[in-house]
Amino acid sequence: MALNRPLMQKAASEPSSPRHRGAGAAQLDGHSLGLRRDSGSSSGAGSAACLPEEDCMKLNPSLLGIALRSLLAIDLWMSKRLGVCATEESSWGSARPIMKLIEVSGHGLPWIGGTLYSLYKSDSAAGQEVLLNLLLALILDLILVGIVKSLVRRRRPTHNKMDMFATFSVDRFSFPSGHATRAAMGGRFFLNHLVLAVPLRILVVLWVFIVGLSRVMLGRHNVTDVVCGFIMGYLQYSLVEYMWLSSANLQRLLELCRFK
Ligand SMILES: CC(C)=CCC/C(C)=C/COP(=O)(O)O
Repeated sequence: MALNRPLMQKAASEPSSPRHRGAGAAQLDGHSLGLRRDSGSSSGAGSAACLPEEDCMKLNPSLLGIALRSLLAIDLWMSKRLGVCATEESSWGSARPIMKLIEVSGHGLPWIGGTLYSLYKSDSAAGQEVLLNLLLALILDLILVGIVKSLVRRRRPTHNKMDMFATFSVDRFSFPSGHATRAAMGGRFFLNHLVLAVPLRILVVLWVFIVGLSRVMLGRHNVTDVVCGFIMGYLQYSLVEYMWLSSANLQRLLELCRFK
């Protein structure tokens, strides 16, 4: 809101011109109704009277805009307060090694490495089918997160110490959290494809949430990066289920690869 003040003063300093007064009123109505700024202005005077688009937008923030700005402010405030392990000097700095261990548990390398190793060791067709689909899911996750990060380009919190191991260049951006997408997708994958006793199922769900929380506590992410990461990972699993490759199809795919 503070940013808008000079613009408001600018508008207030030009009230003598009916051109500007008229345009301002038209903008208020047009913007709040979601209309284009020049819609309905058949005369040249109408369009010439408009303030530059950016000025108009800032003068008349929509309700949605205000709500988003407030959410963002709450997000930044909460993330800063929860970033208690961001450095060794932070209030919970001594818990940083544990948080970093949790970080490793959700990193792409151990997940992909572990899946490849299990695939190599597996001797049942059913096991190989599940593991190959998990591998494809993990690759899909890296691609989708990379695309969204490079589109949104949200910077990591200022209190983050960038000491993560094995990152891609897009990982300088924070939205969404790749650990959160992987944890949510991997968690759903395990719950659906492994026969686990109830305590272990609870442990999987707990691990997903702890990975997400650790991202904020380490100062790597804002809360919204993690929440949206969870949602994205959850949906990614549905996509994986939808595109599930049966062992017969995988066999055909492997044969195709062999012919090439
Ligand atoms: C090198 C490989 C295979 C994966 C990179 C995994 C990684 C470092 C993701 C970033 O996660 P956040 O977005 O949660 O910080």
